[in-house]
This record gives sequence, C-alpha cells and structure tokens, in this order.
Amino acid sequence: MPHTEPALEARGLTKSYPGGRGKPRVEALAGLNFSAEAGTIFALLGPNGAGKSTTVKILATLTRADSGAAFVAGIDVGRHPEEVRRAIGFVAQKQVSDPLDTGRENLVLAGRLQGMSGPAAKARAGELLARFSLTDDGNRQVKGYSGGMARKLDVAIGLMHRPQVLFLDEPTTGLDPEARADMWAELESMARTGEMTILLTTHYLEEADRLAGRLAIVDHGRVVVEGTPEELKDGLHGDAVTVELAMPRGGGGREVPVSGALEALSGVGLLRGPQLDGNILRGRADNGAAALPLLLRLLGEAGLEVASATVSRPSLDDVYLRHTGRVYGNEQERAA
Ligand SMILES: Nc1ncnc2c1ncn2[C@@H]1O[C@H](COP(=O)(O)OP(=O)(O)OP(=O)(O)O)[C@@H](O)[C@H]1O
Repeated sequence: MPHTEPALEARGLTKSYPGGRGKPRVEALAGLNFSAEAGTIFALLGPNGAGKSTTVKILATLTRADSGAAFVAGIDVGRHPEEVRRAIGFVAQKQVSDPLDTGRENLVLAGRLQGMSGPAAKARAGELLARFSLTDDGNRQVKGYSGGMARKLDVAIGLMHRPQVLFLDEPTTGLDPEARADMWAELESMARTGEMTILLTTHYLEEADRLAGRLAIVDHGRVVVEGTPEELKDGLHGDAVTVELAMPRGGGGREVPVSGALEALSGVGLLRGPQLDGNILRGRADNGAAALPLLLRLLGEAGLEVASATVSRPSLDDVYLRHTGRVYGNEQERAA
C-alpha cells in the first residue's frame, strides 16, 4: 500500500432501510465521506441514529451501501469483501467471549478460527494477555471477570490475527470510570505504536478528544465537520470569556446599568461576538487569559463592577453545539 493511501475511506455512502408498515424508508446515510490515515485513531461521533453504526457495518462488510464506495486498507469493500475481512478486526458492543472458557482459551479459539496454527495462536494469546494486563487472570473463566476485564479481552480477541484496521464500537460504554480510564490507557498505547488504524465510534466526547487523532461528527447520515480535536476547537475562534457583572444597587453616584458593557468595549476589538445576557457578558478571544486584564480595566473605567470572570478553552461540546445546533449530553441522556 503506498504511504499516502488512506487506511479507511468512505466516498458518498448512501443507505436506507425499510421504514416498516407502509412508512417511508429511513435514510441512514445521505452521502457520507471521510478518510483516515494509516496508523491513527479516527473517531465517529454523533447522536443516536446519526448513521455511525451503519457506516462501520459497511466498512466492515456486514452490510452493503446503496451507492458510493468504501475502501479499507486500499481494498474495495463492495468488490473484495473477503479480502477486507482478513484485514480487519471488529469489536462489537456485545461481549463475544465465552464466559465458561478462560480468557486464554477464548483468545486461542479466536486465533484458530482466523486460521492461525495452534502454537502461533497460543503465543499470540500470551502476548495479548500481557499487553492488556490480563496475564494473571488468563487461566480463569471469563464469567469471573469484571466488566472492564471482559471488555479488554474482547479487544484482544479482535487483535489476535494482527488486523491492519480495528473497528471499535463504543469500547467503554457501560464501564465504570476506573475501567474506562484503564481502557483509554490501553488504546492510547496502541495508538502510539501506530501499527494499526482504529475506527472508534463513541458517545463520549471526552473519549474522542483524548484518543482520536482526527474525528468526524456525523449527523443525519452526513459528516458535518471533520478534523483534529484541536482544529475543531480552534475553529470556534478562541476561548470563551464570561464576565458576570454586578447589578447596580441603585442610587450610587458612579453606577451605570450593565447595558453599558457593550458600549465600553465597542471599537476595542477585544472580544469577538460580545453578547449581554442579563448581567452576563460573553464573547470569544484568541487568548482569553491575556485579554482579561484589559477587559476588566475597560469595564471598571466605564463604572461597571465585575462579580466574577472566567476563561475556558472551547470543548468538543462547544464544537458539537456549533455544528449540529444541539447540546450533546441532552440527547444522549434522553436516548438512554
Ligand atoms: N436494520 C435497520 N432497519 C431499519 N432501520 C435501521 C436499521 N439500522 C439502522 N436503522 C436506522 O438508520 C438510522 C441510522 O442508524 P445507525 O444505527 O447507523 O445510527 P448510529 O449513529 O449508530 O446510532 P446509535 O448511536 O444509536 O448506535 C437510524 O434512523 C436507525 O433507526
């Protein structure tokens, strides 16, 4: 594979499903495009029903697109699905390991099913148990594993045959915060080696922010924005600056209404898009911390009293809101 060829590529994918009982068809994908470089983690983020799972299923050859094309490790998924299957690992949300077998037995079986010889499968199983800190538990039945251990075993199963591309569908959903942090550390170390491309779907913005080299936000079957987490946050043009103004108590000689705040800042170019919402002044600045002292001075000189001021780096939540017009957490909670 030439170095410049993406490890994953979706070009204009469309897919609809029957709506059922005379209802119109459901448009799951409406011309979805993205590409991921080899050796990176690429995350697909989006609300429930956005089309993430459908995209992954098409790339992993589990379903076909109605139109468009997709390539995995340079192989056309529509034309050579068998070849694609050999090149990928797929870690679904549902546990795949047999609870009555030991972790090691599960791994060896997965390797044998992939066509590995007995000794090769055993050696690889030992290697993966060590990599996921499961060596001490490798000879215990999986039914005694914690949720986090069982999930790590599932990822290890997906890695047995050394895939070039690994699909990870919500790898930490349902895990407690400690197990989630542990899984993140494992995935980060896999990403560092750059030996494999990982396509991650996740509901956790924090997970995508931390793990993904690049990410795409999917909404209504299309990629609405794609980039590195930093690029996407920088695209919001600066830090969010929030100033809470003290309400005038009335009667004081120098006190002016808070509405004077916008006037005090006009023409200075310190804050972009300044807005006054009650007594809260909001805007953006390239370097919020550097802008704050002058901002406070100008407000003070205009006779306004500041109760508090905060500067925050934009988060992926802000990026999501900007591109989908909806607050991320609200939707996920409603769907849960
Ligand atoms: N087998 C199916 N039959 C009918 N409709 C389907 C089928 N699979 C998915 N859909 C619909 O296609 C759309 C996209 O679903 P998809 O599962 O790809 O979204 P998603 O982004 O993965 O959502 P989630 O985060 O909830 O897993 C949704 O409207 C969904 O209801």
